[in-house]
Amino acid sequence: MEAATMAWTAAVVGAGLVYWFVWVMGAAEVKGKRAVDLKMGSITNDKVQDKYTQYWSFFRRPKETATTAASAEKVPAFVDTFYNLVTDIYEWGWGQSFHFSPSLPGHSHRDATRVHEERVADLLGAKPGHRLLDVGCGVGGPMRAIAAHSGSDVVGITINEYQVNRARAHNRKAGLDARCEVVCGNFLSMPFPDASFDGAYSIEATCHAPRLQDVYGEVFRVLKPGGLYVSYEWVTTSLYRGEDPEHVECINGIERGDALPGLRRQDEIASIAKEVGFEVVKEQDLALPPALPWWTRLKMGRIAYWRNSLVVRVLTLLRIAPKGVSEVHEMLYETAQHLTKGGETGIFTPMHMVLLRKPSEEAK
Ligand SMILES: C=C(CC[C@@H](C)[C@H]1CC[C@H]2C3=CC[C@H]4[C@H](C)[C@@H](O)CC[C@]4(C)[C@H]3CC[C@]12C)C(C)C
Ligand SMILES: C[S@@+](CC[C@H](N)C(=O)[O-])C[C@H]1O[C@@H](n2cnc3c(N)ncnc32)[C@H](O)[C@@H]1O
Repeated sequence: MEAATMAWTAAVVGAGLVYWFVWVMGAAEVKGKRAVDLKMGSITNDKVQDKYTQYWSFFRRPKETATTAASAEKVPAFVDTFYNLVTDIYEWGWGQSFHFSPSLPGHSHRDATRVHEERVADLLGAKPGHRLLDVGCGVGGPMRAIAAHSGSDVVGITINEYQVNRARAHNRKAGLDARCEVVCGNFLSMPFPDASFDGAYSIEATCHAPRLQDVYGEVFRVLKPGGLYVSYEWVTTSLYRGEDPEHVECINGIERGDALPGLRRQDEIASIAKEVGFEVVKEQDLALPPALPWWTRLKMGRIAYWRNSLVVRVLTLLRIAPKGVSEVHEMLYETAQHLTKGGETGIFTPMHMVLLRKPSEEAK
Protein backbone atom coordinates (compact mmCIF):
# COMPACT_ATOMS: atom_id res chain seq x y z
CA MET A 1 0.00 0.00 0.00
CA GLU A 2 1.24 3.48 -0.81
CA ALA A 3 2.24 5.74 2.07
CA ALA A 4 -0.49 8.25 1.20
CA THR A 5 -3.18 5.55 1.14
CA MET A 6 -1.93 4.23 4.47
CA ALA A 7 -2.03 7.72 5.99
CA TRP A 8 -5.57 8.24 4.71
CA THR A 9 -6.72 4.88 6.04
CA ALA A 10 -5.17 5.64 9.44
CA ALA A 11 -6.83 9.06 9.49
CA VAL A 12 -10.26 7.63 8.64
CA VAL A 13 -9.95 4.81 11.19
CA GLY A 14 -8.67 7.30 13.79
CA ALA A 15 -11.57 9.68 13.15
CA GLY A 16 -13.97 6.75 13.41
CA LEU A 17 -12.46 5.75 16.74
CA VAL A 18 -12.71 9.30 18.12
CA TYR A 19 -16.34 9.45 16.96
CA TRP A 20 -17.11 6.09 18.58
CA PHE A 21 -15.30 7.00 21.81
CA VAL A 22 -16.85 10.42 22.28
CA TRP A 23 -20.31 10.16 20.77
CA VAL A 24 -21.20 6.51 21.15
CA MET A 25 -19.40 5.55 24.36
CA GLY A 26 -20.00 9.02 25.72
CA ALA A 27 -23.75 8.52 25.62
CA ALA A 28 -23.67 6.58 28.87
CA GLU A 29 -27.41 6.51 29.54
CA VAL A 30 -30.04 5.77 26.94
CA LYS A 31 -31.86 9.01 27.53
CA GLY A 32 -28.90 10.95 28.90
CA LYS A 33 -27.10 13.73 27.22
CA ARG A 34 -23.92 13.21 25.21
CA ALA A 35 -20.48 13.56 26.78
CA VAL A 36 -19.58 16.33 24.33
CA ASP A 37 -22.44 18.40 25.73
CA LEU A 38 -21.20 18.25 29.34
CA LYS A 39 -21.39 21.76 30.79
CA MET A 40 -21.11 22.88 34.38
CA GLY A 41 -24.56 24.40 34.69
CA SER A 42 -24.45 28.18 34.57
CA ILE A 43 -20.79 28.33 35.64
CA THR A 44 -18.52 29.63 32.87
CA ASN A 45 -15.68 27.29 31.87
CA ASP A 46 -12.97 29.43 33.48
CA LYS A 47 -14.75 29.40 36.88
CA VAL A 48 -15.40 25.64 37.18
CA GLN A 49 -12.19 24.84 39.07
CA ASP A 50 -12.71 27.76 41.54
CA LYS A 51 -16.32 26.84 42.17
CA TYR A 52 -15.37 23.23 42.81
CA THR A 53 -12.68 24.32 45.29
CA GLN A 54 -15.21 26.59 47.07
CA TYR A 55 -17.77 23.78 47.20
CA TRP A 56 -15.19 21.38 48.57
CA SER A 57 -13.94 23.72 51.29
CA PHE A 58 -17.55 24.31 52.42
CA PHE A 59 -18.77 20.70 52.49
CA ARG A 60 -15.49 19.07 53.56
CA ARG A 61 -16.66 19.09 57.17
CA PRO A 62 -20.40 18.38 56.72
CA LYS A 63 -21.44 18.43 60.37
CA GLU A 64 -19.99 21.91 60.89
CA THR A 65 -22.02 23.37 58.03
CA ALA A 66 -25.32 22.79 59.79
CA THR A 67 -24.34 23.65 63.34
CA THR A 68 -23.74 27.38 63.09
CA ALA A 69 -26.57 29.61 61.90
CA ALA A 70 -24.18 31.67 59.75
CA SER A 71 -22.96 28.69 57.74
CA ALA A 72 -26.42 27.07 57.61
CA GLU A 73 -27.60 30.21 55.84
CA LYS A 74 -24.99 29.66 53.13
CA VAL A 75 -26.11 26.08 52.42
CA PRO A 76 -28.64 26.86 49.61
CA ALA A 77 -26.00 28.83 47.67
CA PHE A 78 -23.50 25.97 47.91
CA VAL A 79 -26.18 23.44 47.00
CA ASP A 80 -26.87 25.59 43.93
CA THR A 81 -23.14 25.46 43.06
CA PHE A 82 -23.15 21.69 43.58
CA TYR A 83 -25.99 21.24 41.08
CA ASN A 84 -24.24 23.49 38.56
CA LEU A 85 -21.30 21.12 38.83
CA VAL A 86 -23.15 17.79 38.73
CA THR A 87 -26.43 18.19 36.82
CA ASP A 88 -25.02 17.33 33.38
CA ILE A 89 -22.96 14.42 34.72
CA TYR A 90 -26.05 13.06 36.49
CA GLU A 91 -28.16 13.33 33.32
CA TRP A 92 -25.39 11.77 31.24
CA GLY A 93 -24.67 8.89 33.60
CA TRP A 94 -28.02 8.31 35.36
CA GLY A 95 -30.92 9.87 33.47
CA GLN A 96 -33.51 12.56 34.20
CA SER A 97 -34.54 11.29 37.65
CA PHE A 98 -31.97 12.13 40.31
CA HIS A 99 -32.83 9.48 42.89
CA PHE A 100 -32.53 5.78 43.74
CA SER A 101 -35.20 3.09 43.61
CA PRO A 102 -35.40 -0.55 44.74
CA SER A 103 -34.31 -2.94 41.97
CA LEU A 104 -37.14 -4.78 40.21
CA PRO A 105 -36.23 -8.28 38.97
CA GLY A 106 -36.62 -8.60 35.21
CA HIS A 107 -37.13 -4.86 34.79
CA SER A 108 -34.88 -2.06 33.59
CA HIS A 109 -33.61 0.75 35.84
CA ARG A 110 -35.94 3.03 33.98
CA ASP A 111 -38.97 0.90 34.93
CA ALA A 112 -37.83 0.68 38.57
CA THR A 113 -37.43 4.47 38.67
CA ARG A 114 -40.90 5.03 37.22
CA VAL A 115 -42.55 2.61 39.65
CA HIS A 116 -40.89 4.38 42.60
CA GLU A 117 -42.21 7.72 41.30
CA GLU A 118 -45.72 6.47 40.54
CA ARG A 119 -45.92 5.17 44.11
CA VAL A 120 -45.78 8.83 45.22
CA ALA A 121 -48.77 9.74 43.04
CA ASP A 122 -50.71 6.72 44.33
CA LEU A 123 -49.96 7.54 47.99
CA LEU A 124 -51.20 11.09 47.40
CA GLY A 125 -54.34 9.84 45.63
CA ALA A 126 -53.41 12.28 42.86
CA LYS A 127 -55.95 12.73 40.06
CA PRO A 128 -56.83 15.06 37.16
CA GLY A 129 -57.58 18.57 38.43
CA HIS A 130 -55.20 18.28 41.39
CA ARG A 131 -52.33 20.77 41.66
CA LEU A 132 -49.23 19.13 43.16
CA LEU A 133 -45.98 20.64 44.38
CA ASP A 134 -42.64 18.91 43.64
CA VAL A 135 -40.24 20.15 46.34
CA GLY A 136 -36.70 20.04 44.87
CA CYS A 137 -37.64 18.90 41.37
CA GLY A 138 -34.24 18.48 39.66
CA VAL A 139 -34.63 18.33 35.88
CA GLY A 140 -38.16 17.00 36.32
CA GLY A 141 -37.97 13.22 35.72
CA PRO A 142 -40.39 12.47 38.61
CA MET A 143 -42.64 15.41 37.75
CA ARG A 144 -43.27 14.13 34.23
CA ALA A 145 -43.85 10.55 35.40
CA ILE A 146 -46.29 11.70 38.09
CA ALA A 147 -48.18 14.10 35.80
CA ALA A 148 -48.47 11.39 33.13
CA HIS A 149 -49.52 8.67 35.59
CA SER A 150 -52.06 10.66 37.61
CA GLY A 151 -53.31 13.34 35.22
CA SER A 152 -52.52 15.99 37.88
CA ASP A 153 -50.84 19.33 37.23
CA VAL A 154 -47.41 19.65 38.85
CA VAL A 155 -45.40 22.72 39.88
CA GLY A 156 -41.74 22.01 40.65
CA ILE A 157 -39.31 24.19 42.55
CA THR A 158 -35.51 23.99 42.45
CA ILE A 159 -32.79 26.33 43.69
CA ASN A 160 -30.78 25.79 40.50
CA GLU A 161 -31.57 27.89 37.46
CA TYR A 162 -29.74 25.57 35.06
CA GLN A 163 -32.07 22.74 36.18
CA VAL A 164 -35.10 25.00 35.62
CA ASN A 165 -34.09 25.45 31.98
CA ARG A 166 -33.32 21.74 31.51
CA ALA A 167 -36.62 20.75 33.13
CA ARG A 168 -38.64 23.18 31.00
CA ALA A 169 -36.96 21.90 27.82
CA HIS A 170 -37.68 18.26 28.80
CA ASN A 171 -41.31 19.15 29.64
CA ARG A 172 -41.78 20.74 26.21
CA LYS A 173 -40.20 17.74 24.48
CA ALA A 174 -42.49 15.36 26.40
CA GLY A 175 -45.54 17.47 25.47
CA LEU A 176 -46.23 18.04 29.18
CA ASP A 177 -45.41 21.75 29.42
CA ALA A 178 -49.08 22.70 29.76
CA ARG A 179 -49.33 20.59 32.94
CA CYS A 180 -45.79 20.81 34.36
CA GLU A 181 -44.44 24.15 35.51
CA VAL A 182 -40.98 24.84 36.95
CA VAL A 183 -40.04 27.67 39.28
CA CYS A 184 -36.57 28.75 40.45
CA GLY A 185 -36.61 29.34 44.21
CA ASN A 186 -35.65 28.25 47.69
CA PHE A 187 -37.85 25.61 49.30
CA LEU A 188 -37.00 27.09 52.70
CA SER A 189 -39.04 30.16 51.76
CA MET A 190 -41.30 29.38 48.82
CA PRO A 191 -42.84 31.94 46.45
CA PHE A 192 -46.35 30.39 46.70
CA PRO A 193 -49.46 31.60 48.54
CA ASP A 194 -50.79 29.75 51.61
CA ALA A 195 -53.07 26.76 50.93
CA SER A 196 -52.43 26.74 47.18
CA PHE A 197 -51.69 23.01 46.57
CA ASP A 198 -53.83 19.86 46.83
CA GLY A 199 -50.79 17.68 47.49
CA ALA A 200 -46.99 17.82 47.68
CA TYR A 201 -44.01 15.51 47.47
CA SER A 202 -40.23 15.57 47.75
CA ILE A 203 -37.96 12.88 46.39
CA GLU A 204 -34.46 12.76 47.90
CA ALA A 205 -34.29 16.56 48.11
CA THR A 206 -35.07 17.75 51.66
CA CYS A 207 -31.79 16.19 52.87
CA HIS A 208 -30.21 19.42 51.56
CA ALA A 209 -32.06 21.50 54.17
CA PRO A 210 -29.97 22.38 57.25
CA ARG A 211 -33.19 22.21 59.35
CA LEU A 212 -35.97 19.87 58.19
CA GLN A 213 -38.48 21.95 60.20
CA ASP A 214 -37.97 24.85 57.78
CA VAL A 215 -38.85 22.96 54.60
CA TYR A 216 -41.65 20.90 56.22
CA GLY A 217 -43.05 24.15 57.69
CA GLU A 218 -43.16 25.71 54.22
CA VAL A 219 -44.83 22.65 52.69
CA PHE A 220 -47.40 22.73 55.53
CA ARG A 221 -48.13 26.40 54.80
CA VAL A 222 -48.70 25.99 51.04
CA LEU A 223 -50.84 22.82 51.35
CA LYS A 224 -54.63 23.07 51.49
CA PRO A 225 -56.14 21.77 54.76
CA GLY A 226 -56.55 18.01 54.42
CA GLY A 227 -53.77 17.92 51.80
CA LEU A 228 -51.21 15.09 51.77
CA TYR A 229 -47.42 15.28 51.55
CA VAL A 230 -45.10 12.36 50.72
CA SER A 231 -41.36 12.55 51.24
CA TYR A 232 -38.54 10.10 50.47
CA GLU A 233 -35.86 11.00 53.03
CA TRP A 234 -32.12 10.28 53.15
CA VAL A 235 -31.37 9.17 56.73
CA THR A 236 -29.10 7.03 58.87
CA THR A 237 -30.82 3.94 60.27
CA SER A 238 -30.80 2.40 63.75
CA LEU A 239 -27.82 0.26 62.63
CA TYR A 240 -25.59 3.34 62.47
CA ARG A 241 -23.08 3.58 65.33
CA GLY A 242 -21.51 6.99 65.87
CA GLU A 243 -18.59 5.39 67.75
CA ASP A 244 -17.64 3.16 64.78
CA PRO A 245 -15.04 5.02 62.65
CA GLU A 246 -16.02 3.05 59.52
CA HIS A 247 -19.65 4.09 59.91
CA VAL A 248 -18.63 7.70 60.48
CA GLU A 249 -16.36 7.75 57.41
CA CYS A 250 -19.10 6.22 55.27
CA ILE A 251 -21.71 8.78 56.31
CA ASN A 252 -19.26 11.70 56.05
CA GLY A 253 -18.35 10.48 52.56
CA ILE A 254 -22.02 10.51 51.55
CA GLU A 255 -22.47 14.01 52.98
CA ARG A 256 -19.33 15.43 51.33
CA GLY A 257 -20.09 14.12 47.85
CA ASP A 258 -23.80 14.97 47.89
CA ALA A 259 -23.88 18.51 49.35
CA LEU A 260 -25.54 17.50 52.60
CA PRO A 261 -25.34 19.63 55.73
CA GLY A 262 -25.52 16.56 58.01
CA LEU A 263 -27.76 13.50 57.59
CA ARG A 264 -30.65 13.09 60.02
CA ARG A 265 -31.61 9.94 61.93
CA GLN A 266 -34.55 7.88 60.71
CA ASP A 267 -36.37 8.28 64.04
CA GLU A 268 -36.24 12.10 63.87
CA ILE A 269 -38.40 12.51 60.77
CA ALA A 270 -41.89 11.83 62.16
CA SER A 271 -41.35 13.99 65.24
CA ILE A 272 -40.17 16.93 63.11
CA ALA A 273 -43.27 16.50 60.91
CA LYS A 274 -45.51 16.58 64.00
CA GLU A 275 -43.64 19.61 65.35
CA VAL A 276 -44.70 21.70 62.32
CA GLY A 277 -48.34 20.50 62.58
CA PHE A 278 -48.57 17.42 60.30
CA GLU A 279 -50.37 14.19 61.18
CA VAL A 280 -48.22 11.16 60.35
CA VAL A 281 -50.35 8.82 58.23
CA LYS A 282 -47.64 6.28 57.34
CA GLU A 283 -43.91 5.80 57.70
CA GLN A 284 -41.86 3.05 56.02
CA ASP A 285 -38.30 2.43 54.92
CA LEU A 286 -38.88 1.41 51.30
CA ALA A 287 -35.37 -0.09 51.14
CA LEU A 288 -36.17 -2.89 53.59
CA PRO A 289 -36.93 -6.43 52.34
CA PRO A 290 -38.87 -7.65 50.43
CA ALA A 291 -37.59 -4.65 48.45
CA LEU A 292 -34.43 -5.52 46.49
CA PRO A 293 -31.27 -3.44 46.91
CA TRP A 294 -31.29 0.09 45.50
CA TRP A 295 -27.46 0.18 45.40
CA THR A 296 -26.94 -2.65 42.85
CA ARG A 297 -27.27 -0.11 40.03
CA LEU A 298 -24.32 1.81 41.53
CA LYS A 299 -22.24 -1.37 41.86
CA MET A 300 -23.01 -2.62 38.39
CA GLY A 301 -21.81 0.65 36.93
CA ARG A 302 -18.10 0.16 37.78
CA ILE A 303 -16.95 -0.46 34.19
CA ALA A 304 -19.13 2.36 32.97
CA TYR A 305 -17.55 4.73 35.58
CA TRP A 306 -14.07 3.79 34.42
CA ARG A 307 -15.10 4.43 30.81
CA ASN A 308 -16.81 7.70 31.81
CA SER A 309 -13.74 8.83 33.69
CA LEU A 310 -11.62 8.20 30.58
CA VAL A 311 -14.13 10.03 28.36
CA VAL A 312 -14.17 13.00 30.75
CA ARG A 313 -10.34 13.14 30.84
CA VAL A 314 -10.02 13.00 27.06
CA LEU A 315 -12.69 15.66 26.57
CA THR A 316 -10.95 17.90 29.10
CA LEU A 317 -7.64 17.37 27.32
CA LEU A 318 -9.28 18.27 24.00
CA ARG A 319 -10.82 21.31 25.77
CA ILE A 320 -14.30 20.14 24.84
CA ALA A 321 -15.23 19.78 28.53
CA PRO A 322 -14.23 22.48 31.04
CA LYS A 323 -11.28 22.00 33.39
CA GLY A 324 -12.52 20.68 36.71
CA VAL A 325 -15.00 18.15 35.30
CA SER A 326 -12.58 15.31 36.05
CA GLU A 327 -12.37 16.33 39.72
CA VAL A 328 -16.17 16.52 39.96
CA HIS A 329 -16.44 13.12 38.30
CA GLU A 330 -13.90 11.70 40.75
CA MET A 331 -15.86 13.13 43.68
CA LEU A 332 -19.01 11.41 42.39
CA TYR A 333 -17.15 8.14 41.94
CA GLU A 334 -16.02 8.31 45.57
CA THR A 335 -19.45 9.14 46.90
CA ALA A 336 -20.84 6.20 44.91
CA GLN A 337 -18.53 3.90 46.94
CA HIS A 338 -19.76 5.38 50.21
CA LEU A 339 -23.41 5.14 49.14
CA THR A 340 -22.91 1.49 48.18
CA LYS A 341 -21.31 0.76 51.54
CA GLY A 342 -24.12 2.61 53.33
CA GLY A 343 -26.64 0.41 51.50
CA GLU A 344 -24.77 -2.86 52.01
CA THR A 345 -24.23 -2.31 55.73
CA GLY A 346 -27.79 -1.04 56.13
CA ILE A 347 -26.67 2.05 58.09
CA PHE A 348 -28.15 4.39 55.47
CA THR A 349 -31.33 4.56 53.42
CA PRO A 350 -32.27 7.09 50.71
CA MET A 351 -35.94 6.13 50.80
CA HIS A 352 -37.40 6.51 54.25
CA MET A 353 -40.96 7.31 53.19
CA VAL A 354 -43.29 9.49 55.25
CA LEU A 355 -46.90 10.20 54.30
CA LEU A 356 -48.15 13.30 56.13
CA ARG A 357 -51.48 15.11 56.28
CA LYS A 358 -52.20 18.76 57.04
CA PRO A 359 -55.23 18.53 59.37
CA SER A 360 -58.51 19.62 57.80
CA GLU A 361 -60.24 22.79 59.10
CA GLU A 362 -62.88 20.74 60.97
CA ALA A 363 -60.19 18.80 62.83
CA LYS A 364 -58.78 22.00 64.36
C1 LIG B 1 -30.36 12.43 45.83
C2 LIG B 1 -29.15 12.76 45.48
C3 LIG B 1 -28.52 12.21 44.22
C4 LIG B 1 -28.64 10.69 44.15
C5 LIG B 1 -28.08 10.07 42.86
C6 LIG B 1 -28.96 10.42 41.68
C7 LIG B 1 -26.59 10.42 42.62
C8 LIG B 1 -25.71 10.08 43.83
C9 LIG B 1 -24.32 9.73 43.28
C10 LIG B 1 -24.41 9.98 41.79
C11 LIG B 1 -23.44 9.34 40.85
C12 LIG B 1 -22.34 8.70 41.29
C13 LIG B 1 -21.32 8.14 40.39
C14 LIG B 1 -21.38 8.79 38.98
C15 LIG B 1 -20.41 8.13 38.00
C16 LIG B 1 -18.99 8.19 38.54
C17 LIG B 1 -20.49 8.79 36.64
O1 LIG B 1 -19.62 8.15 35.72
C18 LIG B 1 -21.90 8.78 36.09
C19 LIG B 1 -22.88 9.43 37.06
C20 LIG B 1 -22.83 8.77 38.46
C21 LIG B 1 -23.38 7.35 38.36
C22 LIG B 1 -23.68 9.64 39.42
C23 LIG B 1 -25.15 9.64 39.00
C24 LIG B 1 -26.10 10.24 40.03
C25 LIG B 1 -25.88 9.66 41.45
C26 LIG B 1 -26.17 8.16 41.49
C27 LIG B 1 -28.32 13.63 46.40
C28 LIG B 1 -27.38 14.60 45.79
C29 LIG B 1 -29.07 14.20 47.57
C1 LIG C 1 -31.09 14.95 44.32
S1 LIG C 1 -32.00 16.17 43.52
C2 LIG C 1 -33.58 15.34 43.39
C3 LIG C 1 -34.38 15.93 42.28
C4 LIG C 1 -35.72 15.25 42.01
N1 LIG C 1 -36.52 15.17 43.19
C5 LIG C 1 -35.50 13.90 41.39
O1 LIG C 1 -35.72 12.91 42.12
O2 LIG C 1 -35.11 13.84 40.23
C6 LIG C 1 -32.33 17.37 44.79
C7 LIG C 1 -33.06 18.60 44.31
O3 LIG C 1 -33.34 19.47 45.42
C8 LIG C 1 -33.11 20.79 45.02
N2 LIG C 1 -32.83 21.65 46.19
C9 LIG C 1 -31.90 21.46 47.16
N3 LIG C 1 -31.95 22.47 48.06
C10 LIG C 1 -32.93 23.30 47.65
C11 LIG C 1 -33.49 24.51 48.17
N4 LIG C 1 -33.04 25.08 49.26
N5 LIG C 1 -34.52 25.07 47.49
C12 LIG C 1 -35.00 24.51 46.34
N6 LIG C 1 -34.51 23.38 45.81
C13 LIG C 1 -33.50 22.78 46.45
C14 LIG C 1 -31.93 20.71 44.08
O4 LIG C 1 -31.80 21.86 43.31
C15 LIG C 1 -32.31 19.45 43.30
O5 LIG C 1 -33.18 19.82 42.28
